Amino acid sequence: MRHRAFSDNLFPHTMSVAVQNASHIPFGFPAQVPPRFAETDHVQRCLVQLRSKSQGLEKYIFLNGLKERDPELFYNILLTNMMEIIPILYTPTVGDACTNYSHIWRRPEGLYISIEHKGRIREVLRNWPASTAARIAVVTDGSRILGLGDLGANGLPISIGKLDLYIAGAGIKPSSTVPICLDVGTDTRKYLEDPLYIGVRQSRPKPSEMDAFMEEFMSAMAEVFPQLLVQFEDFSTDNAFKYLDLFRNRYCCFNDDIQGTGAVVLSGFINAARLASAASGLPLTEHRILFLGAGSSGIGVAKQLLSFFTSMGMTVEEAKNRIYTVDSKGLVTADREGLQEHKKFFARTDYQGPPLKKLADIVEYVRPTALLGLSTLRNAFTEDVVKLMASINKRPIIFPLSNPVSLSEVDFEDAIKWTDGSVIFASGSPYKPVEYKGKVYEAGQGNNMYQFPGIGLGAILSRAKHVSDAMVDKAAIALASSLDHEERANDLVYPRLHRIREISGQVALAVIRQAQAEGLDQTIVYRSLCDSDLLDHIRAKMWKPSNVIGRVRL
Ligand SMILES: NC(=O)C1=CN([C@@H]2O[C@H](COP(=O)(O)OP(=O)(O)OC[C@H]3O[C@@H](n4cnc5c(N)ncnc54)[C@H](OP(=O)(O)O)[C@@H]3O)[C@@H](O)[C@H]2O)C=CC1
Ligand SMILES: CC(=O)C(=O)O
Ligand SMILES: [Mg+2]
Repeated sequence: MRHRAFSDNLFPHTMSVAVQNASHIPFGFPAQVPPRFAETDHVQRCLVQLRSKSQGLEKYIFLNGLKERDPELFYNILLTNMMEIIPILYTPTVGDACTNYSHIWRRPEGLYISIEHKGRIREVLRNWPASTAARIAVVTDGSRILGLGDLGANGLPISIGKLDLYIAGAGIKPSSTVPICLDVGTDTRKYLEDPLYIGVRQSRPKPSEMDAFMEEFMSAMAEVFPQLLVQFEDFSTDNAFKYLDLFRNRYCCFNDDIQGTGAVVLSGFINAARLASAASGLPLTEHRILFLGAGSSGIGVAKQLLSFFTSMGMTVEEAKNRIYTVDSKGLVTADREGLQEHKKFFARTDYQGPPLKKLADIVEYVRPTALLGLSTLRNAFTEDVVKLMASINKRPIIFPLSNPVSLSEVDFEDAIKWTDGSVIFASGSPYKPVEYKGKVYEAGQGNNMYQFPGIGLGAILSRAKHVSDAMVDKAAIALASSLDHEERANDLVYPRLHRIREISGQVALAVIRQAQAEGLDQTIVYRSLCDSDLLDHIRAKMWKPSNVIGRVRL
């Protein structure tokens, strides 16, 4: 009965078996590959097919089909062509896949837990095959997908994309990943009115109903998936903070937008500050950091910076004093009426004038050394703002971190031009290199994809009971320290993407060591290993697709 009722939730995105699609072949007749197929390069063929598509969304659909037909070939191609493929499976193209998901949907590829399942969530989860193998779930409720707003049940591709990065970037075994979208409704009228919309056709529940749903969901997850780490992804601000606080000490979980982003931006900031200091002599602790955006990611990053500054010997007050936040109403000040809870800690108490609303005026007042954008506001870092930053700083740190690229606060080429090449730049979504006055500049990608795979791998291997703040702190420091000689010589603030597995290994090592220091680890045997042996062990644990060159699955 249970299986009949929920059988359409059963298909994991990574476990589809490649089956011959023999519409012209009589049933039961063994399909044949063409005679000389084995002499040709099938990987190359797939890449040619991929590259023949002009639109990102077509490429996404093609890769999705390839994953269904032959997962090993898909992951092989992903691992060997990360720079080309990650921007399709992840930001920016995954944003298009999400906004259009109801229209491009082809097959079940994740788990939908609907508000209509309330009271029987356990039963739905139990339908997932091999639940004891599950190690990592990325869970979204679709309420704030990238900077694209409330996409409801269309949010599933973000969970799938993040898990593909776990697989490619940290060697997590595909069969141990669980992409989940909580289908609790949407407040986006366009979707509610779309006849093809795949989610429940209702507005989002009131907070008390959502809280009860989340309680049941998390308790069912812990029961059905006894060894699972849960990554909360793209929940709207209030719920992102609320559910992290509510569950972090009860289950093994973390919030990627708050903690993963906090860690990745801290790491990039440490390396950027080193470059800025080489030009100006400014000590790390003298920076003034201005955030455009005071939501889950903005405040998450601010907290991570505060934690770092205090670890450098500053008091909490001194550290807080280096940080300024700006929201849609302007500079966030403590005297503002009705200020949301998550904004209070960093609200300024030292500004007494009339409300400061224009970013240029705020930059003039704060004179920041670093300007970070987590606002979803396209082109918010205007020419006058960027030029002002360059007039204040020899090497201004400017990180437009909003995703996808269509929401970036400033394009790379403009930032280079307006600062005459002095900018230290990292963006949430990738930018191509820019040539300016005969020199080629490379953009860093300040995206939590550099952290969550390693944090997850470390937590999974150590069988951590919880993900502590200190584990996230250590992950950020490990990433900051991971630049190699060539990357440093080229003034990069993040390592190159093709090294992501190596980086994730180092991040995982740092996470495991911190879990051990706090007694949160449950893989006691790791304690006796020295760092290099543990790193070798971590690398050996990474899943790799088999070599599929010249082979086809039937
Ligand atoms: N690079 C990375 O790794 C990551 C990037 N992000 C990106 O960051 C962006 C924000 O995410 P998140 O923090 O979760 O979103 P939120 O919705 O929680 O926060 C957005 C913030 O931006 C502010 N804002 C919106 N419009 C304006 C405006 N016109 N002027 C000034 N401030 C404005 C909002 O103000 P108010 O509070 O007044 O509404 C809010 O404080 C997204 O694009 C997301 O993709 C997120 C996580 C990771
Ligand atoms: C990168 C990411 O997590 C976001 O933009 O929400
Ligand atoms: Mg996110």
